[in-house]
Amino acid sequence: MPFLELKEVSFEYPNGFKAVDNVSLSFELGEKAAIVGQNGAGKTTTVKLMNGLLKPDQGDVTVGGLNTKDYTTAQISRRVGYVFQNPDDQIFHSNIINEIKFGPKVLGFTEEEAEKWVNLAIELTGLSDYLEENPYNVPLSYRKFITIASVIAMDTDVLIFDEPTAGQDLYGVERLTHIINRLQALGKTVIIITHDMEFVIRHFTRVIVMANKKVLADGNCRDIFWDLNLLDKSMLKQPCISRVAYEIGLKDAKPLFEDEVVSLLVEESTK
Ligand SMILES: Nc1ncnc2c1ncn2[C@@H]1O[C@H](COP(=O)(O)OP(=O)(O)OP(=O)(O)O)[C@@H](O)[C@H]1O
Repeated sequence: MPFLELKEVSFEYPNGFKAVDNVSLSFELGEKAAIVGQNGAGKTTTVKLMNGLLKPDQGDVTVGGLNTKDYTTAQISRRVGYVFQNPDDQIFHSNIINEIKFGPKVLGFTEEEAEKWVNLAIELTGLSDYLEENPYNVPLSYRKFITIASVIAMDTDVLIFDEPTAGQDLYGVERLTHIINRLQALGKTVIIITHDMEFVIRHFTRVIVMANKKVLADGNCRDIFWDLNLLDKSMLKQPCISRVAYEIGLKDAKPLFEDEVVSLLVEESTK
């Protein structure tokens, strides 16, 4: 049985708008996946269903064997942590350290456990020099790391990051990559929602494509970014280098990176 499972899940907002229609997905512990798709495809609604912030109207969501319908959002969020797209929707303390310590405190961690996870969260997010600052005195890109740290400190089995690379410079993106890989190495499941296809291609193998409230594809990055029909339907772009490869007839190897195209060209020239 997968650790996190959505089985034929549908959800309608109170105004009657259906945002998720018959979605089935499953995730094992220790895997990472990226959810991509156009604005309004239903990505954020889907992940809010995963951590119990929303409950399905149809179908079931189970986390570690618990059906989210039978538990409170607080109970489910002990297992699935969600980092909001906009950090300002999440932060409510007047200094950074209290924001990070809040989760373990509410969850009733022992002092030792709390210290372990808070310290790891600070180390991974690089916030040690700013702990006494008011979160609103640091730039938005740092505030995103504050919200990531708050969720890391809760030691959940699953961590979901909504648009984590938005507003980050190269250094921030590298830090984020390190965080995701470290969390995965700790046996956690990491799911991101992103519009940053370069980031997906470089760091994820499993990609889930959503469009118009549904999952259109769930598979290998290389296959997905070479399925032109799927990309068209979901209004996603093929990476620039793949488009060049396509135009010059190097599509069979499905290249996604510059060095792959260079190798293919060298191979061609020596034939
Ligand atoms: N509280 C709400 N009430 C009514 N409709 C909503 C609500 N929240 C979201 N929606 C609608 O549900 C649809 C799916 O929204 P959702 O945020 O899940 O999409 P998304 O794929 O995450 O988009 P984005 O990439 O823009 O964040 C959108 O059309 C949105 O306007």
